Amino acid sequence: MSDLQSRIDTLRQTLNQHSYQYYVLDNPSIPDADYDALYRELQVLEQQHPDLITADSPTQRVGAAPLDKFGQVTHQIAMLSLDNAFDAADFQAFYQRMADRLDQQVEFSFCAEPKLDGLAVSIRYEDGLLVQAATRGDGYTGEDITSNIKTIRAIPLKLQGDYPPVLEVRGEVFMPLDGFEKMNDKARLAGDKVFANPRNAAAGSLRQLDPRITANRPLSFYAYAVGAVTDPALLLNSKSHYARLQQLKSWGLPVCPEIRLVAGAEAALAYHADILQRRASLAYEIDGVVLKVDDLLQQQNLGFVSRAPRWAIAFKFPAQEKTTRLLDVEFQVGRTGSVTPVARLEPVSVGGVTVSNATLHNQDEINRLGIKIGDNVIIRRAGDVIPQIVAVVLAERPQDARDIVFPTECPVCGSTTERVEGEAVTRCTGGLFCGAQRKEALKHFVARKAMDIEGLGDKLIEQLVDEKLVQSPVDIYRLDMPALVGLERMGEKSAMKLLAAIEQSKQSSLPRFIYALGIREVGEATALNLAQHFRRLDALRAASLEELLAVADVGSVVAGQILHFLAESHNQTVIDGLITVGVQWPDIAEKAQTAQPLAGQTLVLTGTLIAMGRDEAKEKLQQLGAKVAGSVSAKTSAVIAGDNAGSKLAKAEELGVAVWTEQQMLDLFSEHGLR
Ligand SMILES: NC(=O)c1ccc[n+]([C@@H]2O[C@H](COP(=O)([O-])OP(=O)(O)OC[C@H]3O[C@@H](n4cnc5c(N)ncnc54)[C@H](O)[C@@H]3O)[C@@H](O)[C@H]2O)c1
Ligand SMILES: [Zn+2]
Repeated sequence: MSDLQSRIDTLRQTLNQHSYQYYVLDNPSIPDADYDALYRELQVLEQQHPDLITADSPTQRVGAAPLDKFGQVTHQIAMLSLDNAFDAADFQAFYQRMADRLDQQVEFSFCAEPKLDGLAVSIRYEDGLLVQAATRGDGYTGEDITSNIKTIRAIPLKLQGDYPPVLEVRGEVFMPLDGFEKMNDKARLAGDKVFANPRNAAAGSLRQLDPRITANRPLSFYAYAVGAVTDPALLLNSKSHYARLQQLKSWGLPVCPEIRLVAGAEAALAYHADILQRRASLAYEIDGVVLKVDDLLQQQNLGFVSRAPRWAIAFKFPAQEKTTRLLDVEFQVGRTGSVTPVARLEPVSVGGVTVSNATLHNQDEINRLGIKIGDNVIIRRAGDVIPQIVAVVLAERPQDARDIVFPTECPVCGSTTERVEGEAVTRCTGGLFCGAQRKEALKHFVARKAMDIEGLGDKLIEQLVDEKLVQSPVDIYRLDMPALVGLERMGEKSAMKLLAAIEQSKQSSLPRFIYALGIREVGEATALNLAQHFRRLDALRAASLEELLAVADVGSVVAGQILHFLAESHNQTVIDGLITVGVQWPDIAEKAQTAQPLAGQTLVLTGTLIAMGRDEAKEKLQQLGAKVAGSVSAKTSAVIAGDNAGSKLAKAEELGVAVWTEQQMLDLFSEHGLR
């Protein structure tokens, strides 16, 4: 066998294998761009040696035979594929071929349509009712997917208006991008199959034996052609493909709103450029535009080759999926301490942009992909979404591929990293100390419900950290006039005010202080419980797991976070530092623990309080054992109504819930030494 014949054989075999993966299993093993390149190579070889073309060559056929598990539908009119153009020259050649063939120098008008990336279906209406739907299959026989198609809301079960007795509509079933992302996110969490791209998701969702599965998938549909029709005269007297689509629309079928009628090659190229530029802002994925000669008579005269019409071309966009190699994995620490694996890739151009990094999300994603360093991977970059690794080409795994190992220490601050049971993320436990988390931790530290430093807003924190004036919360208490007035937009007066606020914040409370530390899982309520239980910070710092578990509302996750936090010596240094600079709080009286006159009661604060802010009132009510809720229900024990109380008060009266005045609340506080 000649080298040429053997290359052709190899190409056909490879292409058939990939087609099977793609069309039958909805699970491609290589990116479309790679497939297209092999296909192109075969096409060129066959063009140069037409004697070697065989009827079963992938270049002569459409799709793949239908799966046996579905009923079969014979298409009355074949459902063909489209020839491709990859650049303007390809398109010009297509244009010229048509002009030559028709031997006329007229300008062609095109119906210009986005090339939706989904799968083609044919839907048959009889007397206006949807009676059958099929996939393209091999172009002649498709799979019966009638029940599945009926679950797609965009597809009318009944036509409107003056429709013909029999009408076959052709169009694309696709999965809009937001639905696709949401579905994959959900699948990732549940450990279910994640689809590589919206096309596979659409095909995999539609080709289900159980239509209830299809019904739960976010599928949509646009019509773009007419198949068999009983009374073609009803399809307008017009001889325009574009006009036909308008007519389909009038019968209630959805047609893509981006479709335009354009005159001449130049306008067709401009349409391609325009849609390409807006590709990322469309709600669905497209892989090019389809340019169809609009005049139906010209279409008829041009006719078909074996697998595609001569009068249409798919002018493809740059591919959004490519193969490349995973060179290494680095770990980035986010503002909340999450440690994210970032893939370093051999740079590759995807959709016109060079991609050298992609996110790997977390350990679960790495397990799911079964990915190793050194692997050949398929990456996808669609729109503005960060590049993703969608699959590993296992067949090409090198001998020396290495496992990806999560660091046990934070790459930024060296603190231990930890993956909480049941959570996907691995986190740095450095908290206040970790440079990556510094700004967020400081914003939390100064917040109203924490140390409550007025005038120290997010912008100022960022400025202070960027200027290296503040690294840890302790540094806040070391700020002075010279440092502050040196800052942009900071006058002497506001600097003085800020210093006063910082000074004032030193008089804190133990619950606030514990909350301010920003221990994961320790919110306001938990901080309060901890403070009341241990009463002294030292006791909390020395607490064992058992002692922590004895605190109300503290389970093993929370206890674990507290122990982790306290086990880091630099967190201890921060706490000591804060005490050294003078942060303090009154002792929590023993009776606060015993005297809980409001235990078991749920209270709701409403209206404006005069004597104190709502947060302070809430904190005190909680100290007395109450739960403070945000809305009134039959379970509410009492509503405390300040000035101008509105709907909550009305609701309380309606439900017969007790109403207290602010003064009654203040009296209660005084009685228990809280004022
Ligand atoms: N990755 C792989 O392993 C693999 C294997 C086989 C095929 N493929 C890919 O499949 C494609 C070739 O397959 P093909 O023959 O199914 O079709 P095609 O995608 O090249 O073109 C025809 C199809 O385009 C679709 N289409 C979208 N919008 C349309 C519109 N407005 N008007 C008409 N048709 C529209 C229809 O589904 C139609 O069947 C290539 O892109 C190839 O890369 C990939
Ligand atoms: Zn860290």
